[in-house]
Amino acid sequence: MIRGRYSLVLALPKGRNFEDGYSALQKAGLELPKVKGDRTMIHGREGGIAILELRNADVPLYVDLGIADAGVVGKDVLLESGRDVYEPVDLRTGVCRLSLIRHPESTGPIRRIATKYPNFTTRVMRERGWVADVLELAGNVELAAVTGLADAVVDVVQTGASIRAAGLKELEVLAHSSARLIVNRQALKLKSELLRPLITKLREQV
Ligand SMILES: Nc1ncnc2c1ncn2[C@@H]1O[C@H](COP(=O)(O)OP(=O)(O)OP(=O)(O)O)[C@@H](O)[C@H]1O
Ligand SMILES: O=P(O)(O)OC[C@H]1O[C@H](OP(=O)(O)OP(=O)(O)O)[C@H](O)[C@@H]1O
Repeated sequence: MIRGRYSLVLALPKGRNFEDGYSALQKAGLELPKVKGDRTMIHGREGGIAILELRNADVPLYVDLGIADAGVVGKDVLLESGRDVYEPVDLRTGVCRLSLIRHPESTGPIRRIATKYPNFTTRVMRERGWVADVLELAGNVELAAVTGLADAVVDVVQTGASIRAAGLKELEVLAHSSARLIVNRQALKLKSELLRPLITKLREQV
């Protein structure tokens, strides 16, 4: 149990959003612990700020359940998680979009969609009244459209280089994404003297 042992617990995702998230929080005045590239799971000394380094998809859960007081995560991951966390700052880094993508030769009805974002995709389809099976993949999603595993895929696009390289076409942008600061609603009240100024500073910075 880590409750009560740190002044603030932050959830940061490994990978793309880590560095930008870490520097934004540091620039906003937080005294962040150094994150060593070893097997340490909780970075930081007791009484100070702790950083939990997590897989992207796990960040909303840790914040929603209050194990972490706040965190940084992409809007795409938040949309998929469906977690009800307070999302006060758009950090404007990690900008990308979630798009519907097809092979140009695949022209029939879309009956199967492959994606790493099954909840988001199912929700969009329901809103539009489309009927299709959603296949959840763990990665390399473009391959599903190239091989014919699915009639279309929903995937992250930034420059478009990956879909161009795979010979695919971006049919439609379904959602825009960027990194967000997320905050546990109870922590916002209990640690308002730390979290309110953090939110204000981060808003000024972007
Ligand atoms: N090409 C990209 N350009 C910019 N941002 C991106 C790009 N791809 C993904 N992102 C954003 O960065 C986040 C993290 O992506 P990253 O590739 O580091 O993680 P991942 O490998 O998908 O997740 P994990 O390994 O934690 O399961 C995504 O959720 C999205 O918000
Ligand atoms: O439009 P682009 O600029 O090409 O970016 C989009 C690509 O970036 C991400 O993949 P990543 O590089 O993280 O590899 P991954 O498939 O291992 O997630 C994403 O899954 C796309 O494939």
